[in-house]
Amino acid sequence: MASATWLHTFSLSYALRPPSILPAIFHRSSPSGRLFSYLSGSSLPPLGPVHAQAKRGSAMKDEDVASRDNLRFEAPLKIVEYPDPVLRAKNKRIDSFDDNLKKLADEMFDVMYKTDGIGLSAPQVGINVRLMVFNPVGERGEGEEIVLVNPRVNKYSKKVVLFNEGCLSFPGIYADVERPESVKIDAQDIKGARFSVNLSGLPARVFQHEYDHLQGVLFFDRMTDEVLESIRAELQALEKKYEGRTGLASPERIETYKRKKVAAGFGKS
Ligand SMILES: CSCC[C@H](NC=O)C(=O)N[C@@H](C)C(=O)N[C@@H](CO)C(=O)O
Ligand SMILES: [Fe+2]
Repeated sequence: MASATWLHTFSLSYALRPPSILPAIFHRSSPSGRLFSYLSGSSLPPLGPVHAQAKRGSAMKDEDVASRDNLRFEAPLKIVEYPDPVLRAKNKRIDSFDDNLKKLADEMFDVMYKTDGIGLSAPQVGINVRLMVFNPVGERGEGEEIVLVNPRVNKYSKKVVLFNEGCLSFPGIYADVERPESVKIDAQDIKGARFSVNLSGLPARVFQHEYDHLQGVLFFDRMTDEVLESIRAELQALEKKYEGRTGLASPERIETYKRKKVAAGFGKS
């Protein structure tokens, strides 16, 4: 995995590179070929209701930092499916940049590739910490493996684009989601080094999808009512599957789904 070295170089030099360089990385084949159709130039009106922005400048509390226990995992990791409450739980900041963290990121790449993913967040493998991995090419040994720890969004573009998104926690479900075309982010790499980077196109899409997971936001939270209706039966089937497997009532139901009032759209977070 080349992520740490790559990220460090990337963070220092990206601002000096022409903006086309990152998209060029992703003009390679993807497992489905679907990703070639990534739209980058929509002038569609804003569609989705949105919410859950991180609070900026709030004092950091001890309980917001992940403990050793919070970072404990067993390999191989398994993908957690909707409506498991772990997907809505608070994700803690990471302040131990040790071998365990590196192993966790490696295991996340393993399960991401095995399940045909292009990105994965820690809560999706049952670990409620602020860690994501992605490789928009989705093939081991191709593209770039990116690990982001404690990412924050500094700026969203005004321009938004639509994309038919899928989520590993909602197997087989795809639907249109509108998101800003580009984002400026601050994050730490696997060794804890801080950096800033601008992402656009597919990398920006995958980043935002995973960043939402770190905020407890799921892709259907950002769908229009019409789009949501088109996948309602599939969401209900997942809720039924969860109830059958756990013997518990589904912690959320699309039938009684209410968008959160804190909806704030994309903005500074
Ligand atoms: C477009 S952002 C999707 C990120 C997502 N990560 C975690 O849930 C993800 O990897 N979803 C997969 C279903 C996905 O998009 N896979 C690709 C490659 O197979 C696809 O085109 O379906
Ligand atoms: Fe997802």
